[in-house]
Amino acid sequence: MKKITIAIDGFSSCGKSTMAKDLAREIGYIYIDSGAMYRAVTLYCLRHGLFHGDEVDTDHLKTALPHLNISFKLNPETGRPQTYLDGALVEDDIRTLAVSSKVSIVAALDFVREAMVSLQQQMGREKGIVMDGRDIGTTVFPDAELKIFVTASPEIRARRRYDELQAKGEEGSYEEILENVKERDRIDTSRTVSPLRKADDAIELDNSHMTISEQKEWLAAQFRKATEAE
Ligand SMILES: Nc1ncnc2c1ncn2[C@@H]1O[C@H](COP(=O)(O)OP(=O)(O)O)[C@@H](O)[C@H]1O
Ligand SMILES: Nc1ccn([C@@H]2O[C@H](COP(=O)(O)OP(=O)(O)O)[C@@H](O)[C@H]2O)c(=O)n1
Repeated sequence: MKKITIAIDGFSSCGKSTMAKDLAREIGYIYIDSGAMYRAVTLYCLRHGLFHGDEVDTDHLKTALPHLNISFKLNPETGRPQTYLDGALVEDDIRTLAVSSKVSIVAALDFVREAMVSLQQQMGREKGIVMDGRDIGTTVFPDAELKIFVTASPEIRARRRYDELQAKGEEGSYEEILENVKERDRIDTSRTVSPLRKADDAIELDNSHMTISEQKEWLAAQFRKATEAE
């Protein structure tokens, strides 16, 4: 069967990567978490003291960015992809609230977006890819055959992320996480370069009241429809 490109965009913490990963594994496609790439750049900035409040030392970052090596490798035990920064596993380090609270600032920088989008397009040039993020259907793969835009209420999203961080033993109150979810949505939708928005041809899914397995079924059905149409 001819392989297609699948773009899954939407607001923070609504379940995009959960559904994207499951689908990719089931249909044998590559899964790329584009948010992990912006998170890895943010981790680099934090580790190298490039933040002054909410300002980033862009001169330093511009020089460093071409030399940063962001890659994904499958965890042999779980079969799930994990993020590496300059050869070191950073999957847990990029998911902390410290990174979440700065990532949207870094992701709004035009030169950072340019570099990440170019890497993402290279990763998807053979098709057979599921990528999730904010601008995949609008900027990275505007010709994707299947585009999904996911939403859920901020309170529900914050609850999901809170439960996830608690299970990992991470810091962070529900209120802090809700604040972060809302603030990232605000920055992501209002930035100048590739703001978060639904592509005109994307199918919208509000999964506020859906279980993980219901949304998985829903996405599998959308995939069947899209490939039948090919
Ligand atoms: N429909 C759902 N119901 C409840 N929890 C969900 C649902 N979808 C995803 N989750 C959980 O919510 C959290 C955020 O999901 P994730 O896929 O990381 O979101 P995103 O990629 O949109 O940021 C995860 O802990 C995930 O297990
Ligand atoms: N394609 C993308 C993906 C993420 N991002 C940025 O990276 C941040 C983290 O993305 P993410 O997908 O890991 O966010 P979560 O919703 O998983 O918390 C987002 O809040 C955006 O600021 C982006 O700008 N463009």
